[in-house]
Amino acid sequence: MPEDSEIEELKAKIVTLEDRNVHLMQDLQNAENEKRYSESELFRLQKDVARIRGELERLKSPPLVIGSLRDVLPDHKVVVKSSTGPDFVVSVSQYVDEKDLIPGSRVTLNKQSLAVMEVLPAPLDPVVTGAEIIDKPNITYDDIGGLSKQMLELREAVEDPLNRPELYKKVGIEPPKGVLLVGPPGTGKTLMAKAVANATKATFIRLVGSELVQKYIGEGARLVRELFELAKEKAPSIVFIDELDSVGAKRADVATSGDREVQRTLMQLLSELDGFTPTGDVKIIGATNRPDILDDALLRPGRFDRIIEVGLPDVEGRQQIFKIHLAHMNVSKKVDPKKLAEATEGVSGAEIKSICTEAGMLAIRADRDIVMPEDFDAAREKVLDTDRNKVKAPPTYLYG
Ligand SMILES: Nc1ncnc2c1ncn2[C@@H]1O[C@H](COP(=O)(O)OP(=O)(O)OP(=O)(O)O)[C@@H](O)[C@H]1O
Repeated sequence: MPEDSEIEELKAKIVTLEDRNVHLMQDLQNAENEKRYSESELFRLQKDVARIRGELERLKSPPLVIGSLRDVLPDHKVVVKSSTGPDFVVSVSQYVDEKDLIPGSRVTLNKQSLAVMEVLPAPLDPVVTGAEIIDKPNITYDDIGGLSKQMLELREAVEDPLNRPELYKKVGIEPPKGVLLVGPPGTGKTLMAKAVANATKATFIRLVGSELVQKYIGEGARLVRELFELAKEKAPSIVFIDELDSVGAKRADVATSGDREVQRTLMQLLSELDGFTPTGDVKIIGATNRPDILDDALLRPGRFDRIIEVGLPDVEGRQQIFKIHLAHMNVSKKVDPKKLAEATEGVSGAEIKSICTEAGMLAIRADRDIVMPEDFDAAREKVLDTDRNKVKAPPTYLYG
């Protein structure tokens, strides 16, 4: 039988060993955690190395040749034509999706093997992408009411350099490069640009600033470049940029990717403007109703350096605009353009056109084929009511 003291000693040893065991278990746990951390760190670093190697490879890789895809053959083979050489049958990189291989698409080719490395996005076709392109608009100066001073200025700046360049040559000055039409919506800015294109037998190309940056996200700059190329091809031409403020607003700190997109489009536009000679046969007309927010870079000499203000028509202007639109209508002799003009203070040309159309609709609704003065009264109320609460004749009860 062991003695009591021996038993006590053994018990104490057991306690010490158990204690040690707990510590060792803890150490083991820590070591395992550390191992796991090191493994994940290793994995991360390996990924970094692979990424950097890939980047290095890409930077060292020879330039790719651009070609066009002629035909798709079985076994991941295609017929391509490099931009300079003859047709080749080549392989396609495994990273290229077979369904992207459409004959006619642009592709990049490895310089040595001419293997297809990627399929490039199709170049934008401005006709398809929505720019308005008219070979020779049918709007003439007679279709514009009022604005005679503004038309004179526009003709001097755009028509004379195109139709009579010798005038500028003789005097020894350069015509303005870009003209900016400034004024509220619907006052005839587009109409003026179209009429000048008609008078100069020029192709009219219209881009809308907001569409460039909102509809063709990521493609604005490319679209600008392609449309200007088209303008050169189809010269003489007039490039009309509506809502210029959408691409040309003052540059704040460029924060969002949307801002950067606008910025890229603006930079492209500026470089296109700089690339033109003022005596050339491509003319640029911009339009905006927010000149106050335009970036100064756009207004520098050699860019939009001639500003023409196109305000709301005065009473005479309105009378002329009414006459222009009434000329196409079957109206009663009692309809007096002068009276209509007097009753439409503060109204734009576009609103006058709407009033005329609305009056015609009212006549049709009343089963008449002649438009009466009362149709115009009702049409005026309706158009002004829907447009905004503008210049409606004051309600009589206020004075009653
Ligand atoms: N001075 C005007 N003479 C005759 N019609 C006009 C006149 N101004 C506007 N209109 C009529 O209004 C329509 C719209 O005008 P237009 O598109 O030229 O305006 P805008 O100033 O370019 O407007 P926005 O700034 O909204 O583009 C024209 O097609 C025309 O029918």
